[in-house]
Amino acid sequence: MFAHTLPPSPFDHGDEASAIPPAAESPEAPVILVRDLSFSYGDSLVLEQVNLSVAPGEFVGLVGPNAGGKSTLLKLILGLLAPQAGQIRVLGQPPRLVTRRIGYVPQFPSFPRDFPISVEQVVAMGRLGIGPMLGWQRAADRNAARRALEEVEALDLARRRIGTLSGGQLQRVLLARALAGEAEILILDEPTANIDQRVENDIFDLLAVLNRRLTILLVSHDIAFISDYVSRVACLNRTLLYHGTDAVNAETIQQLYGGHVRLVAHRH
Ligand SMILES: Nc1ncnc2c1ncn2[C@@H]1O[C@H](COP(=O)(O)OP(=O)(O)OP(=O)(O)O)[C@@H](O)[C@H]1O
Repeated sequence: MFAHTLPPSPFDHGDEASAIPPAAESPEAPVILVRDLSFSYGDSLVLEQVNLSVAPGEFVGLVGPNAGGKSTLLKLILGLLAPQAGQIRVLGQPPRLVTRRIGYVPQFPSFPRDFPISVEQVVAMGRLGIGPMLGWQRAADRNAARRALEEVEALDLARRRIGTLSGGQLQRVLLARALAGEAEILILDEPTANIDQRVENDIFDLLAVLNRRLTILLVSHDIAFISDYVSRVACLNRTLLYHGTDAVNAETIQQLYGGHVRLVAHRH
């Protein structure tokens, strides 16, 4: 695959020499493996000794207080940042070698909303770097974009200008962009932060369907809501405080948020 031919990055030296063997991919091997990971911005330690393993087919919800390091952990798993200590493997490889196989839905769209571009073109951006660079609007890319839009039930939006979409429609389109490549994993950062609850339910119903073929790691601020959908919740506040398979309990919340948040029953 194209991505495997990239030259080594200067960031990868520590990681390449890691203790984790270059795992042969087996159906049971962890899709995401984070081991003893620490990360600082300058003097500010944001992640400390984080360990996390995500198995194929899981839907893991990552929750935690503001500034707890959730987005930073995602960026490390995506290969956008390099670990200063510890290791990360995605599909058995250092993250930068498998970027094509990770679909990412960022917290905020990474393009201006008034950019004069159609939905179909935005989704086709998810194909950039795939295959020979013969122009970014090849028929194969257009077809993949349309298939992805169909999968998120948004094909009717294909010709709309991106700036005319509602928050929920935009999230579907960003999801389609993440799917348009060769995604085997979906990583989402607060995908429903700015949309109303009915639409939020629709997006999560869609994620539940996508989870039949994709492993999902999703950051959320709303433990109660996501606990109806995810197979597991991981709580991050600089270090991972909890990553069990049981329901999150009041003690976990107390530990995580210092008692400022209650776990409440969530009604749809
Ligand atoms: N590029 C950066 N340079 C310096 N500090 C940063 C940078 N990005 C994030 N930080 C800091 O790192 C800490 C963790 O930020 P991060 O965005 O990972 O947390 P988060 O859990 O995603 O927060 P939120 O829930 O508010 O989005 C914060 O204190 C933040 O200010």
